[in-house]
Amino acid sequence: MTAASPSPAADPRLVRVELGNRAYDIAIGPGLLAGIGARIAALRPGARVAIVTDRNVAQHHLGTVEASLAAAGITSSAIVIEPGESAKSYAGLQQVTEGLIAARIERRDLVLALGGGVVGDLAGFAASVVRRGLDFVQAPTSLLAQVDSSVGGKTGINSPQGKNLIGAFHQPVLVVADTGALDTLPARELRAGYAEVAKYGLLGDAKLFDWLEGAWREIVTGSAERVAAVAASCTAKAAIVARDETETGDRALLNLGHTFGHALEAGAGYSQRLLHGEGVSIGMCLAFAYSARLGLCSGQDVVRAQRHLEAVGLPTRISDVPGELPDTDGLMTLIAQDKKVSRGQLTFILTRGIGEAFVAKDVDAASVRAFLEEMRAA
Ligand SMILES: NC(=O)c1ccc[n+]([C@@H]2O[C@H](COP(=O)([O-])OP(=O)(O)OC[C@H]3O[C@@H](n4cnc5c(N)ncnc54)[C@H](O)[C@@H]3O)[C@@H](O)[C@H]2O)c1
Ligand SMILES: O=C(O)C(=O)C[C@@H](O)[C@H](O)[C@H](O)COP(=O)(O)O
Ligand SMILES: [Zn+2]
Repeated sequence: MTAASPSPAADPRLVRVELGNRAYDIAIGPGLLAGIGARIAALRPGARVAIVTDRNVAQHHLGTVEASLAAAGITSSAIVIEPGESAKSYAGLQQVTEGLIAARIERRDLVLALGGGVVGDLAGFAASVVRRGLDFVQAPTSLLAQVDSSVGGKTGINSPQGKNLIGAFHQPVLVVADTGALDTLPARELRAGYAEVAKYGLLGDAKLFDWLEGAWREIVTGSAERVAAVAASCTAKAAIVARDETETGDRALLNLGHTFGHALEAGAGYSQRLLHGEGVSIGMCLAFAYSARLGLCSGQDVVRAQRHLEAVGLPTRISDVPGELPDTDGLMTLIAQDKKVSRGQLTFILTRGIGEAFVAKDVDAASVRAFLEEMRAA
């Protein structure tokens, strides 16, 4: 990875998501939002653009995007939602869908999701249903969105009964990841996004994980390593999505840490108490520890994964979540709603070590319950 680290250059890195006639590019590099208008004009001449963003992102980046669209001769309008996970709700969906309809966005126009994973998931889902399907562009502005949520077409909102339970697969037609936009992202959000970067190493690429152990500071503080980490993450995700777009098999590997993490997020009320990436960090540590419990993975790898995430400043234990959580049965009820459940049986992403995750079906719920009960006290 060290040799592959690029220096920030005017030319963006390009990663292609190979999905036949729905293939698209991910452009990665600093300063790309200033040129997004020209890219969209070239992709879809004559289209109008409805920008969906949140109040925080609007404050820092909406002006740049509006100016770029105007300079390219594109008419745009903006729908600004409240920041935070609670916007991925029925009410948030109503605000965006009604906003798109009121703006008379037509089928040949475009929705532009400018923001983190919340904006991307919500705007993408709204695009998938308004007028039975509008195309959309992802302009991810958080680290998490640049390395994960803007790619692969999972869109949706949360239910009180579980995370992302209402949604659709709807691929973007273009992703523009301006790594310079991350300079305005709060440090806690950067760290949370980093959990999904570490995920790619932990699930399938031990060499990437080795590199991350040395390079994480530069990735978090922002330098050439950051562009390299975004590109490596998108390359890893694009390959998995291309071979299993709708998660009938391998794509579930991207869910490492998420069965536990999503239950904790829902248990914390989708609030600032636990960000998605933080839940994933705790969930990945639990998935490694549970794998070791089953004799699948060495204790050394459990410690190595946990130490790395702790070094970055991420939570790694259930007890790191501030405030009350549901009891163990309550968490098991949330886990039972996981989308990977099949014929009532739990599916977990377990591991044989760093970079060796696999999909485990028919996991014994009683053993997970006993493990969780113990981990709550750890
Ligand atoms: N669809 C997928 O494949 C996928 C993958 C991973 C995560 N997700 C979802 O993504 C969501 C989490 O995304 P997130 O971590 O980006 O959270 P987020 O969208 O809430 O953004 C994090 C915070 O940072 C702010 N922000 C974003 N970009 C900023 C910038 N450049 N400058 C200043 N502030 C900025 C936002 O306003 C928000 O307050 C969760 O809902 C998760 O379920 C989806
Ligand atoms: O793209 C995927 O596939 C993922 O699982 C990526 C995850 O990081 C992401 O959080 C995703 O939204 C989780 O999907 P879900 O199907 O478990 O809701
Ligand atoms: Zn995730």
